Amino acid sequence: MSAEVINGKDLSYELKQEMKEEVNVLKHKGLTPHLTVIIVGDNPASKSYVRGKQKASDEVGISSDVIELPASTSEEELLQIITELNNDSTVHGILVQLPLPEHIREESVIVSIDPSKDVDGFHPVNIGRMMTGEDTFLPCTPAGIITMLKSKNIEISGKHAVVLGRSNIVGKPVGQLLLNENATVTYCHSRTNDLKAFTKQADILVVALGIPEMINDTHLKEGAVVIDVGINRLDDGSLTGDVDFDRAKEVTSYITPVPRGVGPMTITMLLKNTIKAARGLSGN
Ligand SMILES: NC(=O)C1=CN([C@@H]2O[C@H](COP(=O)(O)OP(=O)(O)OC[C@H]3O[C@@H](n4cnc5c(N)ncnc54)[C@H](OP(=O)(O)O)[C@@H]3O)[C@@H](O)[C@H]2O)C=CC1
Ligand SMILES: Nc1nc(=O)c2c([nH]1)NC[C@@H]1CN(c3ccc(C(=O)N[C@@H](CCC(=O)O)C(=O)O)cc3)C=[N+]21
Repeated sequence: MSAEVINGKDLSYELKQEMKEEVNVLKHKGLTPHLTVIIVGDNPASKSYVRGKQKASDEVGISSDVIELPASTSEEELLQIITELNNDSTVHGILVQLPLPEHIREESVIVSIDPSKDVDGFHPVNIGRMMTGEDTFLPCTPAGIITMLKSKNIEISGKHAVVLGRSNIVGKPVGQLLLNENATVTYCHSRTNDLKAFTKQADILVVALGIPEMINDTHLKEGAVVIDVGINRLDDGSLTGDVDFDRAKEVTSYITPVPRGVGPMTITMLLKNTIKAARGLSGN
């Protein structure tokens, strides 16, 4: 089988063209969507992602700013800044780049963000809404994955979707969104016995482990759809996914590459959420 590659960069480009027009309409009404990103400490990967988010915002006409805080910032100081942004009506979306330094509790920061400005979709209120299938900010990486599947008219309903990984930002919510689309969902994680017994059954396999090229053709059923979420920086500076692309593509029907796969879609969904936040959750 020769696989069709789902290029997230190309799909992002198309979606950004549409969003640019939506933003223009809002601007004519006197409303410029604004995203504020907070970054604590100087993790080079985080800085590079934040630059990517700013560049993409610029491309569609969303205004953005970045608040850079030293790694020594206390949790209290960070919460104070978030409170100010919650109260600032010119700020529509707030994103706190993860991971945070160890002395700051991620959960306290996430719950402090006004759910109506939570463009990451990480606030428990928005997670609850996602679970019940209400309209809300969907977490960006999972929403990007569903958008990629739909862009190729890949059937989700009735399919067996196997998710490798159960983090709060990727694994758990992508399984929930696949369930909302009527897939039968299995989660695997580090305590799963006999991983291959599950991956072999997958019609749709989402891999979010953080282990370079752990999954290959021997894990897959012929014709499977493989979504590689992993972003692993190798010693030579190159990026690779959690899937051995060259081997896997010999058996898959569709596969996403790394780079230019899920990563760009994550950013594009953030832009979508920011426009939604500017309009107000109920939409107008
Ligand atoms: N493309 C994008 O936009 C994004 C990419 N990423 C990338 O996706 C990957 C996953 O990210 P994230 O979810 O945050 O990572 P986490 O480290 O939070 O979660 C990894 C998951 O993989 C599971 N796992 C680890 N080792 C094994 C194993 N040997 N067998 C089975 N399961 C295992 C863990 O299980 P357990 O729960 O038991 O520990 C955990 O659930 C990373 O490479 C990250 O960089 C992340 C966010 C966005
Ligand atoms: N609050 C928060 N929200 C996030 O959404 C968030 C986060 N914290 N912390 C880190 C992860 C990771 N993440 C990525 C975004 C874009 C690419 C991306 O664009 N990747 C490009 C390559 C970029 C490069 O070359 O470095 C690609 O795959 O083609 C990757 C990863 C968002 N995350």
